[in-house]
Amino acid sequence: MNMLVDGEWRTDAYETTNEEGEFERQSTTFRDEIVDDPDAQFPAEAGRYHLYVSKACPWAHRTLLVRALKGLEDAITVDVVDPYRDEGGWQFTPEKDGCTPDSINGFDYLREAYVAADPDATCRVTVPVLWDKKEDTIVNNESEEILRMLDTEMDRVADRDVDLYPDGYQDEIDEIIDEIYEPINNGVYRAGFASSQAAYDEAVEDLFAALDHWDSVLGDQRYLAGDRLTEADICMFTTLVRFDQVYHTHFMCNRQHVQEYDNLWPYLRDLYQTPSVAETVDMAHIKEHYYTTHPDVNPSGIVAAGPDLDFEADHDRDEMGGSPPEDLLPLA
Ligand SMILES: N[C@@H](CCC(=O)N[C@@H](CS)C(=O)NCC(=O)O)C(=O)O
Repeated sequence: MNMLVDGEWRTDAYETTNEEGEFERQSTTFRDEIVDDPDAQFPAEAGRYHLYVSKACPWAHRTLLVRALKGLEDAITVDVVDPYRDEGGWQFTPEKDGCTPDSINGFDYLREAYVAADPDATCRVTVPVLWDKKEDTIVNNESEEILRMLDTEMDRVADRDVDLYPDGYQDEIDEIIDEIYEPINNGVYRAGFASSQAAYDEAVEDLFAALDHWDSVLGDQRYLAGDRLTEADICMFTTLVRFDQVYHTHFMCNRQHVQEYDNLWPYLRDLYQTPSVAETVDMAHIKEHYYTTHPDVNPSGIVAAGPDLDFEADHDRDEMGGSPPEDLLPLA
């Protein structure tokens, strides 16, 4: 796979699986933080930060969701890369639907931003990237941390009063985010990129055991952490919304569709219908990216046609009690 080694782009630099055929996700490298303190290295300020995202990517999608839900659109700018990633890595192709130029640095490839931030960078070039327009550097490229920073540290500059990490729920939110990461969020990749039967079998077993578990939890409560929409739901949503159209077929997570689950499917529609969420979902980018970008998994690059899902269908989950944050509710 492609990555930067000492600031140079290499197309043969790392294997995605270990000797057992198990997918191994490399850890991210830029781990600084925005802090709501004027004396911090990266203080919370409207207009200072920028997100580089792919709308196909579930990790980047988390950051777009929290930006939209909190009303941070004016405070944080965004550029969108081409969903198709070739040997050059993520690229800016403004002529394509839903894509933008790099409006900050004018780069052609995202890897140039990584080298600008660290000329000796040795790392994968991933999205999302949180960029500081004042210091011309990368603050952070780990979605879970960016999500938390936007939610908590950037709260003061947000247009909406939406708290996705509320007091009294925080330990549980952290536990759920951890608990769903390996079997579900990363689990679909473990299944899809496995290069041995044993690694695939284990990933699929973990994945569906976890989905079965959360389906049952969601039979009794509206959201993962109870009666409030939280960061945990954001982390679950970006995997579930891609599941039936991509992971089920492309990554062979095909024991069951999400639409066959009694509670996960209405829960997914409930989240999708929460104000500001649907606008962040770009199914064309999602499908193009996965089916065309992994030649080892899908050599023909043919994009699978279905299934046709009605994310707008009624879900009745409002009858369970609990609700999205007040500031998100449409005015009566
Ligand atoms: N742990 C990172 C993972 C990000 C990640 O793996 N993004 C993928 C896209 S879905 C990527 O950019 N991959 C490019 C590569 O691995 O070269 C996060 O959560 O932000």
